[in-house]
Amino acid sequence: MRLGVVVWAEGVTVKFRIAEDSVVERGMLVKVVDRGRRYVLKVVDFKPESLLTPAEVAIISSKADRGEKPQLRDRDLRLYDTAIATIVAQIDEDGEVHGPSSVPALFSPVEELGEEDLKMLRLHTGDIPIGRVRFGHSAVDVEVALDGAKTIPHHILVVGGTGAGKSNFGRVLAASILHLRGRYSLVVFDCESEYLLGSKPGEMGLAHLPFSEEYLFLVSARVPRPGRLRVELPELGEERSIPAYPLKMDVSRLKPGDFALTGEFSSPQEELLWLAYKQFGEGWVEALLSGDARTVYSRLGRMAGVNTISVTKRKIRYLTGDGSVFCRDCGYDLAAAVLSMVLKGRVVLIETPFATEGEEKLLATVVAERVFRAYERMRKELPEKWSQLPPVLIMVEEAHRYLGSQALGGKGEVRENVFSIIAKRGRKYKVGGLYITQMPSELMDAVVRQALTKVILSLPTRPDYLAVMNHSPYLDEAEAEIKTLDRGEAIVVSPPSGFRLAVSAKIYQYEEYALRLIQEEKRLLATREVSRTPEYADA
Ligand SMILES: Nc1ncnc2c1ncn2[C@@H]1O[C@H](COP(=O)(O)OP(=O)(O)OP(=O)(O)O)[C@@H](O)[C@H]1O
Repeated sequence: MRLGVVVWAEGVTVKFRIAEDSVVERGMLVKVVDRGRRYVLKVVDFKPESLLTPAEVAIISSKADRGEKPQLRDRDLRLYDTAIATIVAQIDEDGEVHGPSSVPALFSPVEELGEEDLKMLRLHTGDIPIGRVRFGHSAVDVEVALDGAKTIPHHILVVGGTGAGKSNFGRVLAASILHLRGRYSLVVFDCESEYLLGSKPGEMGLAHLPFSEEYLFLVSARVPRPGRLRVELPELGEERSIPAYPLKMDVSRLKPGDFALTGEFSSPQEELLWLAYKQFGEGWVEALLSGDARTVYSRLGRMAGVNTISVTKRKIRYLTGDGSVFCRDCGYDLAAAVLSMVLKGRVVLIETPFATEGEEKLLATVVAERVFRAYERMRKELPEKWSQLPPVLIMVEEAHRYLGSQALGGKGEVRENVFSIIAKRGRKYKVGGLYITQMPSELMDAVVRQALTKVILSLPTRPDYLAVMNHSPYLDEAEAEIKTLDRGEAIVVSPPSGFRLAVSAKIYQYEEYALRLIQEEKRLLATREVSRTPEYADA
């Protein structure tokens, strides 16, 4: 369908006159065919063109204000709407897609982009579906899918204000990864307990997906010992049995590095941790916590200051909490259990609804550290084996708490933590971060830059979306669109997935997506059953 005609083209910007009765929306992709080339344009803004005099505007608007129908001679010559669009791709006659190297001629017709044209942009060819292409506020029937192998090591940043759809996105991504049955691993820290079964009755979670019995691994206080958790799913009239491990980690399994990589400790405090470890061995945390600072001071042979000891004790107590997660003599090591599952390509869900902020921080650090170190060591020592490992994505919610300049030591000494290390070096080892935040302006610039895939959900605050726009390709003209995003709508930038434009997407609504996957899996199982019946098996 014809939408208009090009009236100006300069650089990568094209202005076109919108045809009478056509509906053109911001974010919409359109095409211009000229001399055998197809130009794909993304509409970024609108501008009325008017040759009316100020006096005419005053007279006509006054009449319109009184409810009279304005009469305007030669209207279509003197007043019309134009759309401003950016050329996002050029498709040559042989079907090759590349960045624009020319502009369409003036007065070329602008047309709707068909599904076939849209497919040539290869937004659907990745293996991790997240939603559909969106024109304005309506989704079209072309999927947006990330390329996991290339995207995961280059980190993913998800930004959005309250209620924009961050958790929904997280669940959709987790479901897509689960559905790939072992191709990638994902570690999710779920402090709201909303991933397993949804956050309220009627919602769905990862447990609803049939493959969860094999590919999901739950770490939760819901189970007292390693085994399986039976969950009832009234929405489906089914039940599942999910592999599970208790939310428990024996403090004797913790090393000084686990604490140091929380970024909470100064250099003298970190030295004290190592000193205590050397002196007391496995019981070092206990030894530091029990007894007052003066007693520890003499037990350590006066090798650390009393003040340093008291502050360090306070920080360790804050991180280890009351013992319900970091227990004494319980023998559990959830970090080792998580690592063994990550190496097998599982989605690991760690539920921490009752953990304190300190416990959450230490837990996330210990798990991320074990995974990162294992991948790093394997690449250095057993590169063959490393190349077989699934790329792993570690989700960090409230990422500004770990990767904000404040968290990393403010303006003074930069105190690295495990997540800043993964942000800088994870790519080499196939360890990526999935950073989710409402406040990207608080993140270190390097983190925003290094996350090559960005999912921008509705984000009302200007400093926040400018922080993302300033460090991403294809977003120069996106401000107007970001301001109009509704819940669940996103702009996706992912050069590792081969996207050459900022893609306007509607993220799948989790329950709808889960039902689709459940149906697909049922069909798959049915086909397998059929092929197992004797007459087919013999064939
Ligand atoms: N893609 C989507 N399609 C339809 N509805 C959605 C979509 N994403 C989110 N929603 C709905 O919007 C509401 C808020 O979503 P969600 O909890 O994911 O937002 P959030 O950004 O994580 O919020 P908060 O910042 O409060 O944690 C939910 O009711 C959810 O069902």
